Amino acid sequence: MSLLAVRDLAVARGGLRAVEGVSFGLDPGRALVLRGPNGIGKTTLLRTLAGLQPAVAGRIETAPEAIAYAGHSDGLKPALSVTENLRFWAEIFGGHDIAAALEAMNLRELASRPAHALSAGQKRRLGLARLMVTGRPVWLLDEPTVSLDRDSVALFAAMLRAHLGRGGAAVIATHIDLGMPEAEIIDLAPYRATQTRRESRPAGFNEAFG
Ligand SMILES: Nc1ncnc2c1ncn2[C@@H]1O[C@H](COP(=O)(O)OP(=O)(O)OP(=O)(O)O)[C@@H](O)[C@H]1O
Repeated sequence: MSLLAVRDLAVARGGLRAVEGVSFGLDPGRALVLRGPNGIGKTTLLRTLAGLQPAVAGRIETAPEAIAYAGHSDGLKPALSVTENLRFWAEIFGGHDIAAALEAMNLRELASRPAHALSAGQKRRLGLARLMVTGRPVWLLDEPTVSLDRDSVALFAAMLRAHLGRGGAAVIATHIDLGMPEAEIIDLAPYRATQTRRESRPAGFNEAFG
């Protein structure tokens, strides 16, 4: 059974359709890489899948509380240490062990450092380690390797493979090769919306991006 199924989906940003007619299914153990030129709508599609904004057409089927989203901002609490950040998220998502997450992204030596005193790549490693403590099966990742050095990209790829090996799944927007030939690739360019009409926004919808 698919962990995530998308049927004929259309998404919009700034009131304009970005892509439309997107369909795919994501089974346990599978990774899907979103490709396409800047501005095609990869971030918008991921945010829609994450439930952060409504779809303008089509259907998204997934189990409640299946999704963990890692966007451009790492969502860290700057005054809390690396360990405290992970504990905070573990508590929110139901108490998953943080030791494996510290290990996976090589954060042990930084465990007591406040998040505000981490470098950009270290912050990104912590933001990615957070995914592990959510215990959620579907990871939605927007440019996860930004700021990561080569070793950290390899750590991230290993963490992702382990997640898939446990029956998880992932949708990843990335311009780089993650060295995962087993991942399926969808190029969004052919799905660029042809209609340029302005989509109405639901009442109370906040266009601000996090
Ligand atoms: N703040 C904004 N208000 C209105 N439209 C925006 C805003 N930010 C981006 N857009 C437009 O929304 C469309 C989709 O952008 P999106 O960020 O989803 O693309 P992307 O494929 O993730 O791009 P990139 O590869 O550059 O990260 C683009 O045409 C973009 O110009």
